[in-house]
Amino acid sequence: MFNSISAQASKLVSLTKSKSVVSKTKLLTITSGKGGVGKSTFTANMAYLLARRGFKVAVIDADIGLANMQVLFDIKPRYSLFDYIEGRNTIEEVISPTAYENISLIAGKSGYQYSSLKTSLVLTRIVDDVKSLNNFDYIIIDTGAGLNEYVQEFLSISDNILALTTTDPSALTDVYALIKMLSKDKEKLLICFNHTKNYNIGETISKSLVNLAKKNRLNSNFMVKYIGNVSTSANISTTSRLRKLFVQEFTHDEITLQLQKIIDILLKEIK
Ligand SMILES: Nc1ncnc2c1ncn2[C@@H]1O[C@H](COP(=O)(O)OP(=O)(O)OP(=O)(O)O)[C@@H](O)[C@H]1O
Repeated sequence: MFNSISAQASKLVSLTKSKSVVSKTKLLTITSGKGGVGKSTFTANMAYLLARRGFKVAVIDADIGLANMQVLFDIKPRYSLFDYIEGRNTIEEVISPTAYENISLIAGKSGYQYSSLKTSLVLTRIVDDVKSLNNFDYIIIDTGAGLNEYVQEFLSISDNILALTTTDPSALTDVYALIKMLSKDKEKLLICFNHTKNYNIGETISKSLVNLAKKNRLNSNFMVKYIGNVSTSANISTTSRLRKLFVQEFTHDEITLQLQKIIDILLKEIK
């Protein structure tokens, strides 16, 4: 089994090397250091708001081994990302439509063991292939938590990286580790706070992170840009439990307006 996966991986890697993709599709990678900060919920709701603005969005659930995007979109996809990786299905086949207009999902698979593909560029290849279809305005990648090699591979191919964090000290420590890593070869990190009690706290903490980076003499050309804050709301988890999207159910809620503001900034920032 692993041998055949490796063979498939090598084939994909060699294809990757020979390909240069020209596409209208822009890539946004959403990451967090710590798990459970609300990344998947945020991604699904952002995808919905972008789609409502007329953009065609493909969401890739890259939370290896812990796929929950299909639950948020309330679909049972026939195929997952791994059916493509393992060569059983084409890229078109693993892109599942959702009940939401303009949103497609490349689903993950819970419990998937990914160790045999560790050092390959298979993930890069998947993104390139979705771009090549030229069907989407945006690909949004929901990475898993942490900074493992899969997350690093997605970060390495994206110039638009958004870190979602809470104000929890361990989440902030992880975000700082991300800043340190990205400052070596990226230009910018967008940062957004979730689950906050005080709407202004995100901006204040972002400034502290930037000051810490200066103090530690991280690359001065690297920019950390604060793009907004999403407050805590009990209705977010309630709607997720009901497998509905908050922003669709609560169109005029303060949280939806906060997310709309974030989209306004994102659209200007994404290259
Ligand atoms: N702003 C918010 N206010 C209240 N609850 C929230 C908020 N954002 C997310 N949640 C809830 O927090 C929980 C974790 O969210 P989610 O699963 O999206 O996190 P995650 O970062 O993707 O987790 P993982 O790292 O495990 O994939 C869910 O119950 C979700 O409904």
